[in-house]
Amino acid sequence: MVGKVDHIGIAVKNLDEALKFYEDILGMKCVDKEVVEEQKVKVAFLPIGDTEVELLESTEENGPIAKFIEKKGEGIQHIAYRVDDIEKAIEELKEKGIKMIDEKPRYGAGGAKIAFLHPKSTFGVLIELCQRD
Ligand SMILES: C[C@@H](C(=O)O)C(=O)SCCNC(=O)CCNC(=O)[C@H](O)C(C)(C)COP(=O)(O)OP(=O)(O)OC[C@H]1O[C@@H](n2cnc3c(N)ncnc32)[C@H](O)[C@@H]1OP(=O)(O)O
Ligand SMILES: [Co+2]
Repeated sequence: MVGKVDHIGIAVKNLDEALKFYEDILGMKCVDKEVVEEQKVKVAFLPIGDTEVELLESTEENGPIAKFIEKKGEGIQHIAYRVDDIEKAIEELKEKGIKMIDEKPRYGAGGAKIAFLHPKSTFGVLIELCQRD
């Protein structure tokens, strides 16, 4: 059902401060920055090998990233797997009794179609499905 790791989502308090570490110290390069209103986040993408790191800063106090940092601190918040047909993947997962946070695809950064699986159904990892055409 899933292919490669599309990206690894990392929650940070301050995107620009985090970017200094990833770019100036680790030598990675930010290729894209975007505000995704629906998710209440500002994101930056840094490709690494065949995948990418997605740094996420919350734009609102009640957003998922703000809540995550409040409860768990900064760190890995989700892992995103690439799928070819997200609607089909969602249907299959639902049929198999997996709890979906999103039962319909939502807008993801860069125009991707995304949907999250609930961590209670995935052995504790917030999983994002991601389709890019
Ligand atoms: C821009 C886009 C893109 O790539 O294009 C993105 O990535 S947007 C990325 C940001 N957007 C999202 O994350 C959207 C999907 N996320 C959500 O809907 C939410 O954050 C939930 C995952 C449902 C958690 O919601 P909330 O914090 O209100 O619930 P909660 O604290 O009661 O959490 C319920 C249980 O899930 C656990 N839990 C919460 N967040 C977790 C996470 N990131 N990874 C693993 N477990 C997690 C909690 O510890 C708790 O377990 P216990 O009950 O055992 O304590
Ligand atoms: Co993501």
